[in-house]
Amino acid sequence: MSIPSFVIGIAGGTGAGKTTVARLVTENVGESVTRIPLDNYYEDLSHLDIEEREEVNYDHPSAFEWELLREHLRELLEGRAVDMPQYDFELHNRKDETVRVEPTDVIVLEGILALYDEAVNDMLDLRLYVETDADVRILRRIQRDVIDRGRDLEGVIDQYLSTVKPMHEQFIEPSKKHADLIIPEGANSVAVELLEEKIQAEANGGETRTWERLDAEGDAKDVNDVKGVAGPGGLTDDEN
Ligand SMILES: Nc1ncnc2c1ncn2[C@@H]1O[C@H](COP(=O)(O)OP(=O)(O)O)[C@@H](O)[C@H]1O
Ligand SMILES: O=c1ccn([C@@H]2O[C@H](COP(=O)(O)O)[C@@H](O)[C@H]2O)c(=O)[nH]1
Repeated sequence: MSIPSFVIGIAGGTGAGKTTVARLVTENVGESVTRIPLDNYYEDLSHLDIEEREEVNYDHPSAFEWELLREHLRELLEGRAVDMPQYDFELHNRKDETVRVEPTDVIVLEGILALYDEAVNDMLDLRLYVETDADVRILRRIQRDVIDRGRDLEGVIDQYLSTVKPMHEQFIEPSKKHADLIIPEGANSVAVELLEEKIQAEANGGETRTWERLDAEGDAKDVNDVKGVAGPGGLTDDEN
């Protein structure tokens, strides 16, 4: 068991390539990385029947149980294991079982609103936003939802126009302003290689450097010492 030293958030629209990036940057790191899909923190909707659950807006921040996510991140950061909920996309609900997650050197939180919540953002050492054109994303989503998530084409299109697209514009896209780095086109090989190197270094004990995150005025915010990566304008290295 270890105290996590580097927490990464990967946000972006549906189909942008978040899961792919999270998988690629961590697949060679072995057991020192824990991946936390934000989808596992959708609210428990067991009190609704399936028809009612089909009508829920799953792209609005209120669909997520933020307090549980914050608590789990805090627990992991303090070196304690958590029981992470699991999600069933076909039933639109939490599964009965949970998965025991042990704290590891590196934690990767990945999901449409991974950069939305202020308290969560404060726990992230590196914030990434995966940016892919909307037409590419909807094509990927149609393919995935029909093949893997048991949906029909008409349902996917209706949901996209009624909630997915407007919520993307209202909440997900604006969360990009919290990102340290923006990754174009999902599994962008240059970005993936750079991130993989960084994560491997962190997982292997990494060189400790102290970074300060700047606030909007350019003043250093009061943050804990973290092991960091330089992003555009967002971080300063006070060793320099
Ligand atoms: N750069 C890329 N080029 C081609 N296909 C990609 C790329 N990045 C992701 N994909 C594919 O797009 C689909 C959606 O990617 P995924 O990572 O699941 O997106 P998200 O987690 O953001 O919803 C997957 O089938 C994945 O293989
Ligand atoms: O029950 C559910 C829960 C979520 N969704 C959709 O999933 C995506 C988020 O997952 P990505 O892997 O990032 O695409 C979100 O846009 C929700 O609309 C769902 O359809 N049903």
